[in-house]
Amino acid sequence: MSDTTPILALDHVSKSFGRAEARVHAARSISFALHPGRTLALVGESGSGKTTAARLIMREYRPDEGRLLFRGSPVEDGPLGSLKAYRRAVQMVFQDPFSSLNPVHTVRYHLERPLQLHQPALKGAERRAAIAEVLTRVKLDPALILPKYPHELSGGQRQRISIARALAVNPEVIIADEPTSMLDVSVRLGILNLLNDMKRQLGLAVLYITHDIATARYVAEDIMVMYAGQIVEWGETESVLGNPQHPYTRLLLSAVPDPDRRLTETLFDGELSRVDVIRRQSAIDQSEVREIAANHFIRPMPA
Ligand SMILES: Nc1ncnc2c1ncn2[C@@H]1O[C@H](COP(=O)(O)OP(=O)(O)OP(=O)(O)O)[C@@H](O)[C@H]1O
Repeated sequence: MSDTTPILALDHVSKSFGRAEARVHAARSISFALHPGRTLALVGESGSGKTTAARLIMREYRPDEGRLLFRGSPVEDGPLGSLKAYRRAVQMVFQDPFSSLNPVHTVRYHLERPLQLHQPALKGAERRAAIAEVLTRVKLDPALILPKYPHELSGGQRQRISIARALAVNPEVIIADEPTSMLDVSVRLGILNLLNDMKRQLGLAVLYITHDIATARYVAEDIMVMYAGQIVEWGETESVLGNPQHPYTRLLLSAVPDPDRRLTETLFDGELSRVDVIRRQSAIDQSEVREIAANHFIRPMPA
């Protein structure tokens, strides 16, 4: 793991939904930290609590227990201005680029809006220059793309716009929740490469949420495995995947037919379609998973 100061950290955060017997513990005392210039992959099967973790970070949910720390200080405790700074610094890229863009607005509107909100001092010409720069970063031609509506774009272009929108306000942290799972296999690698470039060029801290160990390995220096609301294993990606300690991690890896195959091969022959991922997960014997989780210790997280 990195020894730089974390930008953002969850400190023993818990969140549950429902009451009594219907209570679901979506996050149980989870702790992790995001560092500049590094991607942390959060991997787990459907329902393990990954999106809940993202929503806690985006402050859509308040933790029942635990703290969200931004540059070492609790987010809730700061003055209003620091909350505004947090909202600018932490941006999200969603799974479905179509529903995250408003169909009645052009690309220009989608990129101008966050700048008007977060950088109101920018004059018209400066704003236009900032938008052109961010579109160039995501490898789209500003003149061609700005007047278009979401339905006039391909899935890959829409996801590039979502990334450009997140980048427009100069964020420090990107939360990417399954950003390629709804895209055609032929454009997934381009989006993953873009995330990698942004991380390196802009020193972003990235939380990459996925079902899929192969893409996690491609983008993330560090990995955490989540099961039933708990983080059961974490560490540097190569060491965790090369020598998984927790039985649940081993089970997840065993559900990938050949984890050593090159990512580009699996992406381009369509092996990583969402349907396949779900089929592989359902091939894991859930009663075995539950027994393993009940009978094995949960690895402690770093302080
Ligand atoms: N708003 C909510 N109200 C009630 N239960 C919820 C809510 N959000 C999540 N849950 C429950 O919490 C658990 C974790 O859900 P979460 O969406 O975080 O999982 P996930 O790992 O992101 O799954 P997926 O990959 O399918 O999106 C699930 O059992 C889910 O049903």
